[in-house]
Amino acid sequence: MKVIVIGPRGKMGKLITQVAASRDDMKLVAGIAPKGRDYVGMDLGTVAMTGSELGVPVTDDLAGVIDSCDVIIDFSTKEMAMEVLDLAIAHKKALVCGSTGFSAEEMKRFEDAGKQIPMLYAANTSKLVNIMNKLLELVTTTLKDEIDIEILEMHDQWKKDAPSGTSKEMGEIMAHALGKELSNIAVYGREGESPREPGTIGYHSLRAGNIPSSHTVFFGGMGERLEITHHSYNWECFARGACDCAAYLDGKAPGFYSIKDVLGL
Ligand SMILES: NC(=O)C1=CN([C@@H]2O[C@H](COP(=O)(O)OP(=O)(O)OC[C@H]3O[C@@H](n4cnc5c(N)ncnc54)[C@H](OP(=O)(O)O)[C@@H]3O)[C@@H](O)[C@H]2O)C=CC1
Ligand SMILES: O=C(O)C1=N[C@H](C(=O)O)C[C@H](O)C1
Repeated sequence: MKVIVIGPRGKMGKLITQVAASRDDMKLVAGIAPKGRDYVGMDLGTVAMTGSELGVPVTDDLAGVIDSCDVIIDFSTKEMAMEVLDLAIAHKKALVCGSTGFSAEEMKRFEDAGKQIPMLYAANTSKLVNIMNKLLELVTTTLKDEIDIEILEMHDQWKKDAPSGTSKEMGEIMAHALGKELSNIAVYGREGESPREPGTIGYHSLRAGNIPSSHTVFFGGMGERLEITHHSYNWECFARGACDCAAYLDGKAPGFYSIKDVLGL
C-alpha cells in the first residue's frame, strides 16, 4: 500500500518512516512538513534518516500529493490532525491518527469520519499497552468500588499534552468498567486540594528528561495493592504498531476502527 507520513522529521514520524521503508507491503510516496520548513524538497529518506534515499520528496502541500496514497499516517500535532482529517475525508483516503491531546468534540470528528473513510484512531499503538488495557478492565470489573484507582504516567520533558492520551483512555476504560460515563479527575498533593474521594480515578503526570513512556495503574485495597506497569525503552514499539494499523486498513470499508481490531482483542 502507498503511504504518506505526516511530520517525518518528528520523533514518531521519523521512526514510522523508517519502519514503513523497511516493510515489503508498504511504499512511501511522500512526507508532509509544516509550511516553509527548510527541509521541504529534500528526499524523505534523508529527512527521516532511513539510511538511503527513497526517491520521494518531503512537501508542505498535502492536498497536492494526497491522491497518490492509499493511507495517511499522522503522528504530528492535534492542530495538524484536523487539517489532515478534512483532506482525508475530501479525498476518500484511509487515515491512521496517533496524535494525542484532543477534546471530546475533536474525538467525535474522528468517530464521524468513519462514516466516510476507513479511520483508525489509537492513543497508544504498543501491543503490550493494549493488552494491559484488558487487564485493567478485568481488575476494575471484578473489584468495582472496593479499590482506589490511581494512574501515574511519565514522559519526556518535550511532551505537549498532560495527562497522556493513553492514561485518559485507561481512565475511560476503567470508568466504563465501574459503570460510569466519565471518569472523575482527581489530582493530589497540591495546596488546598481535598483528599481522595471514593469512586474517583486519580491522574498524575510526570515530565522529566527523555523518558519515552511509562504508565502505571495502582489499585489500592486494604492491606494490599496491585500495580500494573508498562515501560517503553524507546518509541519503536509505537512506530511498529502504527504501521500495523495502516496495513490493517488496506482495502477496508469506511468505519471507525481501533487498535483492538488490529490486535484481535
Ligand atoms: N499513539 C501512540 O502510540 C503515540 C502517540 N504519540 C503522539 O504523537 C504526537 C507526536 O509526537 P512526537 O513525534 O513526539 O512529536 P514531535 O514534536 O517530535 O513531532 C511532531 C512533528 O509534527 C510536525 N508538524 C507540526 N505541525 C505540522 C504541520 N502543520 N504539518 C506537518 N507536520 C507538522 C513537526 O514538524 P517540525 O519537525 O518541522 O517542527 C514535527 O516533525 C503527539 O501527539 C504524541 O502524543 C507519540 C508516541 C506514541
Ligand atoms: O508523546 C509520547 O511520547 C507518547 N504519547 C502517547 C500518549 O500520550 O499516551 C503514547 C505514548 O505514551 C507515548
